[in-house]
Amino acid sequence: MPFRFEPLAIPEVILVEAKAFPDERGFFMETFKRSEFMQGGIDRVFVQDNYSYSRRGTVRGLHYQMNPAAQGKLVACLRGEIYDVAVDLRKGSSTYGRWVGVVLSAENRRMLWVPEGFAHGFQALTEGVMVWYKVTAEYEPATERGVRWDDPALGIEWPLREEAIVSAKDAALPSLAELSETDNNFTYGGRS
Ligand SMILES: Cc1cn([C@H]2C[C@H](O)[C@@H](COP(=O)(O)OP(=O)(O)O[C@H]3O[C@H](C)C(=O)[C@H](O)[C@H]3O)O2)c(=O)[nH]c1=O
Repeated sequence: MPFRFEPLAIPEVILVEAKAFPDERGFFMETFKRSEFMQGGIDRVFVQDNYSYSRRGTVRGLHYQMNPAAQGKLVACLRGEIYDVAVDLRKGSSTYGRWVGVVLSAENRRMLWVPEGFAHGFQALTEGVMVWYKVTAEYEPATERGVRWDDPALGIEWPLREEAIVSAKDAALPSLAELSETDNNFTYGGRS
């Protein structure tokens, strides 16, 4: 089994580890295989890949696209280290408003599956972080929404909080409590 799938404290968010094949040249690893991911509970087709580069301290997020353009994301850190966070926004979920965070790095080669219905964000913990992630729906800016990275109601424990570099857009995002009906159409068990 070249992949290991580990549900986190919010079980729909899954840590994915892929088997590496090291040799004298370096290593090779598969990072996605539809048949294996289906067996691991991630029955999704990806339609877009994203790549971002971030200075140490950068926080990107917390972002999501609303239905019908909601995105599931398979996130990998190819250079450096990030603290990757998913927040449950599904109304009616027993874990609504709760978050999970994991360290993804070029060294640990871990990936994180963030399903539709969750906001996603990360903080770069080293200089020059390269993040590559696959998404299950194409970019639809009209459906893009977000929640403040530092919303006290979420209480996300960002490792480099004092050194956060945040875009003006992200700094102006609403808190979870301020999300209106038009900002969040995710429901638990609904089409996510
Ligand atoms: C997301 C996206 C953005 N863009 C354009 C729009 C802006 O002109 C520029 C930067 O976008 P933004 O500031 O939203 O980039 P991030 O802050 O890295 O956004 C991402 O941050 C967190 C980590 C996420 O999970 C989302 O994938 C995404 O929202 O790229 C595109 O052309 N296509 C896209 O799919």
